[in-house]
Amino acid sequence: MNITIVGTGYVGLVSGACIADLGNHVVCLDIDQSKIDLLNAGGVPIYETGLREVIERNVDTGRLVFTSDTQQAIEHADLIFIAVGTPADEDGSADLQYVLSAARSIGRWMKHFTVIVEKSTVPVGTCDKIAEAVRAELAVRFPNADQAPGFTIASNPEFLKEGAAVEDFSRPDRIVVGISKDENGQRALAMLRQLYAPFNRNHERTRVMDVRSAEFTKYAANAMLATRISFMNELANLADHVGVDIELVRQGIGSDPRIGYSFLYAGTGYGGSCFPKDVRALIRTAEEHGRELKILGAVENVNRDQKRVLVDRIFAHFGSDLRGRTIAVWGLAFKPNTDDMRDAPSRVVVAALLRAGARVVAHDPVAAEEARRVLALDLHDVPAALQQFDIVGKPMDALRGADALVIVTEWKAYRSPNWGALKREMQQAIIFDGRNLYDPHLMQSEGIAYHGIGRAAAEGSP
Ligand SMILES: NC(=O)c1ccc[n+]([C@@H]2O[C@H](COP(=O)([O-])OP(=O)(O)OC[C@H]3O[C@@H](n4cnc5c(N)ncnc54)[C@H](O)[C@@H]3O)[C@@H](O)[C@H]2O)c1
Ligand SMILES: O=c1ccn([C@@H]2O[C@H](COP(=O)(O)OP(=O)(O)O[C@H]3O[C@H](CO)[C@@H](O)[C@H](O)[C@H]3O)[C@@H](O)[C@H]2O)c(=O)[nH]1
Repeated sequence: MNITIVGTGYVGLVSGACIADLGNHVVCLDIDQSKIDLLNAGGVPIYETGLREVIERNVDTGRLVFTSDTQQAIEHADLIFIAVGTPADEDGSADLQYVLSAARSIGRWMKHFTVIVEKSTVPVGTCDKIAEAVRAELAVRFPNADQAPGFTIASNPEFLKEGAAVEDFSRPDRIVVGISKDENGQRALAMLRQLYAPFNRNHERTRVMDVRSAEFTKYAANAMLATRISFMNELANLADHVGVDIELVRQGIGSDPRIGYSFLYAGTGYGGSCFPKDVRALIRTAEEHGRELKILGAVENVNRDQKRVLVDRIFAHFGSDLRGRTIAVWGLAFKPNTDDMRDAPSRVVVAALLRAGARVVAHDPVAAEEARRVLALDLHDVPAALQQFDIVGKPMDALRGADALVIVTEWKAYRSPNWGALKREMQQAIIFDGRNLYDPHLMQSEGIAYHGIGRAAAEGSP
């Protein structure tokens, strides 16, 4: 099939590469010329496990090309996926400017019947707005509407996780397709079924529904996962006061198949490009309809406070004036196996430590460059603080002379450090563990003061 993906970011690039890998001819379109140049020079703009290999083998066969030529990209395709960003607007609603601009481009250049597949996460009703935008452009080109090429819009939200994006896209647990019941809709459904057939060999994973329900399903999924995390974080904070180890509680409830083990890890709060903005956008959708989503309001508030929990503990230990202190930070990306710093909890933690006068020496396996960029923006009002911020190439190098180690992202490289070396490097062996990476009993036997999230009952003091 001839396919164009509009937007070559985390979703667009992964989708494009994986769809080409199924044997289709894919054009990845982006308005960011530097991104396209980098891809055409053999580079990969994001860090994502296994992505480079998929891109390389499909570029080599000529099935995957990258361009900023909108006309060429739109004319190429029978199926056009929209995978541009939908960041939060000032009021929390999803900013649809990129989606609607992509829609207008499609209307401006499409030549024959086209299926427009909306993959970006968008509020209920957006596919109708896309249709209006396409129709408006077609009306300019074809004053006689009968001569305009036909089109239909399918909602096909994406559920991949960063860090496991290639795997998630290639082995989806469900493929949600929202489609209209009319003839064009059914034609589009047949094309999407053909496209995704390789993913359905073992059993049918496609859930077909109406467009609005599909749009909503994406928000419901992210809101549910975010709720589980905030729920556990709230319980973890209580656990510290009542002598309970939240990790034992997680295992105790997770064994109930109605609950399950996933997404119950207490920590420094959820971040990334999706949960924060999608929870906010759903709250906003409700407000626009005169409704209040009380649970999600609480989910968001708990998460905002949770990002401060490590900082509050550090202040409780050292006082809120950290001048003269050196704090090591392991992990800056919002989660392991990605270089994405969007809404990363580390931004709150590092900025607060620097504002309190600390010297911060951080390590991250892949996000260092991006972290430097975003923290410079976050701390634009106190540029002097940035002079106290270093990012080093090895985890152990961050510990030299440190008064404390703070763990914000649970990269594998931090799982089992050499404890002897850690104690030798640090001024004081104190760990504030925002991801509950270590066994508090082991920390006790190693003589390391340890503060996890909701693990006070297991912590003791060395
Ligand atoms: N990142 C994820 O893990 C993930 C997972 C599932 C769904 N989503 C959703 O998918 C969408 C895309 O997210 P992302 O993280 O890939 O975004 P991103 O910011 O990484 O990439 C978006 C790309 O679209 C390009 N773009 C913007 N307007 C364009 C236009 N008119 N024509 C061509 N290109 C254009 C931008 O230059 C950018 O490269 C969002 O709605 C997001 O909520 C993201
Ligand atoms: O038990 C947990 C699980 C996750 N997190 C945090 O939650 C955030 C999001 O993690 P994750 O969901 O793994 O990453 P994303 O790449 O943001 O993926 C989410 O957002 C995507 C974009 O919408 C969806 O496609 C995915 O299905 C959904 O998992 C991260 O900060 C994690 O540290 C926790 O704190 N505790």
